[in-house]
Amino acid sequence: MTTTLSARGLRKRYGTGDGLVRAVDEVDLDIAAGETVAVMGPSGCGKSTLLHLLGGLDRPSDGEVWLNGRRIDTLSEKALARIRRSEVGFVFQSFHLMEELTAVENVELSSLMAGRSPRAARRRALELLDQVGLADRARFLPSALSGGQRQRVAVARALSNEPAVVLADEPTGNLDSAATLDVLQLFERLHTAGQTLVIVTHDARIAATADRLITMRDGAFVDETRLTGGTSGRLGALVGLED
Ligand SMILES: Nc1ncnc2c1ncn2[C@@H]1O[C@H](COP(=O)(O)OP(=O)(O)OP(=O)(O)O)[C@@H](O)[C@H]1O
Repeated sequence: MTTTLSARGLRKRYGTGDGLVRAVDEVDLDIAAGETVAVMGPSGCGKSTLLHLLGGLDRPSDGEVWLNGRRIDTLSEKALARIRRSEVGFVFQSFHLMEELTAVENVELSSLMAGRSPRAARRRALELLDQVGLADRARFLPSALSGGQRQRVAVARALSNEPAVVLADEPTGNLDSAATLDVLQLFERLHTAGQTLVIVTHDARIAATADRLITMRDGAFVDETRLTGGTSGRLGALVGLED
């Protein structure tokens, strides 16, 4: 088994004294290549903070983060930015698309920044938009797309540099249930294709796509459950776990 992403003794603290918040508290984690891990837990338990630490968007107060065998939390800002661009794909609840750029321009941007030629970046972006079912919306601005379509553009963008891991922070949090199903199917397809995924979610249907469910409380892992039996069987096992 190849390990893609690891954390050792990971902690993130904010404030001091009475105002001290242990947002992530002594977390150890190993995510295998091709594994999908869902992280659930009540609001404020540290899910987003954990995701930011794992993706090098933020640095821990203590502990280590390893991506593809390389320790990343101690890298320079410049080296970390390169890792974020080329080895990690982020999907956020609020999409974070550039509103003045079309769908295809949003998807190709990180490929261009990673040094691909404009022609290769465009070809790859169009392929990815096709894969997420948006070939006919490539030249639309985000404002002309539905929430579900915007999130599919964001997923295509996250995949543009063939990242070692995709980190998704409540990817369906802003979507109605039809759009949630679209994104759910997209994550299932990514999972089947062997993409390593970490998904923070409040939605048991999304968590049911995972191989493993981690439950957090007060910055720590309080439960880890391996899910088996296909998405519908997993969903049965998860009923009642939504918070
Ligand atoms: N920049 C910050 N400064 C101070 N405290 C912070 C900061 N960022 C997060 N926190 C605190 O850390 C804790 C964990 O926050 P985090 O956003 O990771 O929780 P979460 O589980 O993702 O919540 P939600 O489900 O509501 O998004 C919270 O108590 C939050 O108030």
